[in-house]
Amino acid sequence: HPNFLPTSCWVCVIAATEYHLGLLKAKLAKYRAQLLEPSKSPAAKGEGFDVMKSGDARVALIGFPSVGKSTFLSLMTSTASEAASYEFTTLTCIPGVIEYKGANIQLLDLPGIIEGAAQGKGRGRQVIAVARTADVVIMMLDATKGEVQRALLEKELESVGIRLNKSKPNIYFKPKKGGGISFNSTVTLTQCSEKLVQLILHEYKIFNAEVLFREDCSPDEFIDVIVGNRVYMPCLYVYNKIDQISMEEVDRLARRPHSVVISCGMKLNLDYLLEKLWEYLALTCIYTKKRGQRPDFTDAIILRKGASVEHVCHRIHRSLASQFKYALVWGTSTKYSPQRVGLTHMMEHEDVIQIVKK
Ligand SMILES: Nc1nc2c(ncn2[C@@H]2O[C@H](COP(=O)(O)OP(=O)(O)OP(=O)(O)O)[C@@H](O)[C@H]2O)c(=O)[nH]1
Ligand SMILES: [K+]
Ligand SMILES: [Mg+2]
Repeated sequence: HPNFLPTSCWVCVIAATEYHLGLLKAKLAKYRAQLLEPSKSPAAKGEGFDVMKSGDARVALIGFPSVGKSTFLSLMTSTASEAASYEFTTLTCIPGVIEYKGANIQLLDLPGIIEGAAQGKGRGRQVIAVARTADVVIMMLDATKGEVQRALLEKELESVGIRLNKSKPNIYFKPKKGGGISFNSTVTLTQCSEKLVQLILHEYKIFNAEVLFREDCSPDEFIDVIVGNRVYMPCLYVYNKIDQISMEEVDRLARRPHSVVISCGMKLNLDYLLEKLWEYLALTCIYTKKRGQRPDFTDAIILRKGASVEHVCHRIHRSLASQFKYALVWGTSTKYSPQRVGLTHMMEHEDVIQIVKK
């Protein structure tokens, strides 16, 4: 409504409420960030929590106490982690390794966390700090306990800036020295408007910036972009102990998005979980080939997404990049097969590479 008279028009009342909520959320996010910033206790670090990153990827096991995290680690890796029927059996971070399709996946068993973890309840803060460093989170849930645990844990992780199974909002945002706020969008926006964006920015004391929405984002998503330091992480919800529930219930849980049902006790569906985990890790496997020979498909080089030819070189030999002349690549990353490429060429899953030295 052009005149924006809240009391006389329903559209305006709703719009005003929307603005109010948007502002309120911006404020809340700001206070929460202030609250979480200083790590209060000096004991927040250490105590077995800073485990070295190793292998090709890292997976963190997050869940309430006694859902079966340690049982799972002991089953999937050659590391034994104590499991027992009482809560908080595990008190530190216990690393193990899953070997799968030629990759070494570091699996971290962690203490159980409960509501209020983000505020430092139990070892919540340390556990969440480790979760932030993972490539994928496995949220382990007790299939007999209902959905409350899942929602509570999601809330805990959300509150510290971890975004599960979401991609970074497609918003271009650049603070400027002057010139006010320039706002544009390439799509129709149903949740944000120029006015709301301006109000939110003012709340963060930003008066000069360039904003371009390339996606129909919510005020929360816009706030995430302003605040930055969010981590966007794939998460698998793993319902354990399905040996304790009905077939109907198993069926219902298995159909939930991003969910896998298992029983560590009866070793049920663990292969499928590994397959899913591999999919969520989305690692890039590269095969090497020597001149005049067939590619070696038995020994893949495993890299994270977004790896370049230079990354491949470093993996083969430390000094290879400095002797590099060019590479021939076959696969989906090139227009022709083979294509001659340089060090900055981005590799894709299952590409074959032949490196030519100077
Ligand atoms: N019925 C059933 N029990 C299981 C299953 N998996 C684990 N348990 C039992 O659940 C209890 C807790 O297992 P843990 O592995 O210690 O659980 P945790 O999540 O590591 O617990 P904390 O370290 O205390 O947070 C143990 O008594 C396990 O034997 C399962 O698939 N089915
Ligand atoms: K336990
Ligand atoms: Mg445990």
